[in-house]
Amino acid sequence: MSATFAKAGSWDTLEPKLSPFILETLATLGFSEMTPVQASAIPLFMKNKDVVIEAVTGSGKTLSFVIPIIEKLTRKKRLAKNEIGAIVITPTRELAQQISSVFSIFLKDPSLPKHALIIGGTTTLHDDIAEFKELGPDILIGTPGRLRDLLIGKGSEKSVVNTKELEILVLDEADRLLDMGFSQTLDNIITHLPKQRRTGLFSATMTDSISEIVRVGLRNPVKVVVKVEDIISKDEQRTPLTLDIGCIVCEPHQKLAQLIRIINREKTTKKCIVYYATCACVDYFYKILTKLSQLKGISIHSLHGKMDTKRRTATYQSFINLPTTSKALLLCTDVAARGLDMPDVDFIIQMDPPQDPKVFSHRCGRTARAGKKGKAILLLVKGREEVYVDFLKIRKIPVRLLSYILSDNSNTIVTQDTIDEENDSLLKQVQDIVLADRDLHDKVVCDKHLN
Ligand SMILES: Nc1ncnc2c1ncn2[C@@H]1O[C@H](COP(=O)(O)OP(=O)(O)OP(=O)(O)O)[C@@H](O)[C@H]1O
Repeated sequence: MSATFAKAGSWDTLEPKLSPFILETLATLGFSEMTPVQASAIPLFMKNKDVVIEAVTGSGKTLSFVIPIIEKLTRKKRLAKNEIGAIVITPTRELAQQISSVFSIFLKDPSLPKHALIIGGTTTLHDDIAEFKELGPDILIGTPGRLRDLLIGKGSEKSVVNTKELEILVLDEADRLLDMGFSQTLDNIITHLPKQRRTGLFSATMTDSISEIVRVGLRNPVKVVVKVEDIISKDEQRTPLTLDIGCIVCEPHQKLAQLIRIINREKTTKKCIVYYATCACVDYFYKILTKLSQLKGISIHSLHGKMDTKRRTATYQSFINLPTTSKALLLCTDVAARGLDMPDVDFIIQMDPPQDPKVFSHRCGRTARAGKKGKAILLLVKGREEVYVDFLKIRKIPVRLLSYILSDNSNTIVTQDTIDEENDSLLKQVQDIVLADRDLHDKVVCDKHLN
């Protein structure tokens, strides 16, 4: 995959200058230049401005706050063991884990600030407090509920965290945090923190819903919108230029056949993410797809919010750590739509349009990251296609309506008859799988894709 990342100057042009250990780490990562969002956000943060940053998926927002946090805390006097200097809040555990691993790359030397992951799930609040006391982290990265409990205390568990030296608060995927109903929890956290701090909100899709958090949590923020412009049409767009988005229109009962066709015909595809609307759909289709002869040899994984945390982490880790040579599918809900930076994902399939239109660009944005190429396909039910495509275009998301000749590397024209034949044989297999599995048989879910 070729990378055509927009570059915005070398790191050593930043003022104030970055510490040598940060520059060395960036060089080790092979990041010779900043991305536009990094070139805009880092100096603002370093000059003590509050920021609201909106930039397309995969444009490098994470380092736009990770670097200023590390830089600021390294320059500061050493914090006491119970004091913290920065907090990063994310809507999901996976995203918090990912951000924590980015901090780990920079903070290897024991003399540097320490960071801790506060996400609950596998640990109790009591465990987190004990770990905090032992490690004395300077940076906390976590999800809202457990972070609030650790910072403020809950029931008989009293907080041991001193926030008076806090320098930076970051809300990553800020609009999602609010959409998920964390507004009260965030208010509790914000009012508990010192006013003399810098706050940054980051997302690829800012909405009006963030205005309340801006009002209570930020002071004269600088808003930065990093735009992407198509070089040929000069049109502004809200998705990466390297992302090719298509849409296939079919009957509900043809969706499964379409999915198999896309997966099998896209010979170059390595890792593909398939989005479903509900956790039940993911479970159901995981059972079906893992047994279909057409997908033999493809490593299939599933991820959704109703899985227990251990399984969720294990699935996620095994998907991202797969060797680049394997072809793999991740079936998931929107729990994996935002922020996750999964290497080598080059194809996204959306079995249904998301309920929240903003999610569309986040789902697609799991591919075509950092200037690499990627494809995304949405399956739409006949009759709604034009409205939906117009709707995306209004939101500056360029979509092509694809015909059945879809991505056919062998250049064979796929006709309606071929589709019907493939579909019949598939449905027969699905019926057999369902009949042989009592569990599946009892669950008449997701049948809109099958009947
Ligand atoms: N300056 C750089 N040069 C090259 N690659 C970079 C640079 N900065 C970040 N990257 C890489 O780009 C990818 C996307 O970065 P990141 O995850 O921060 O995107 P994002 O803007 O937060 O996306 P999303 O909106 O989906 O959360 C990562 O793999 C990251 O390592």
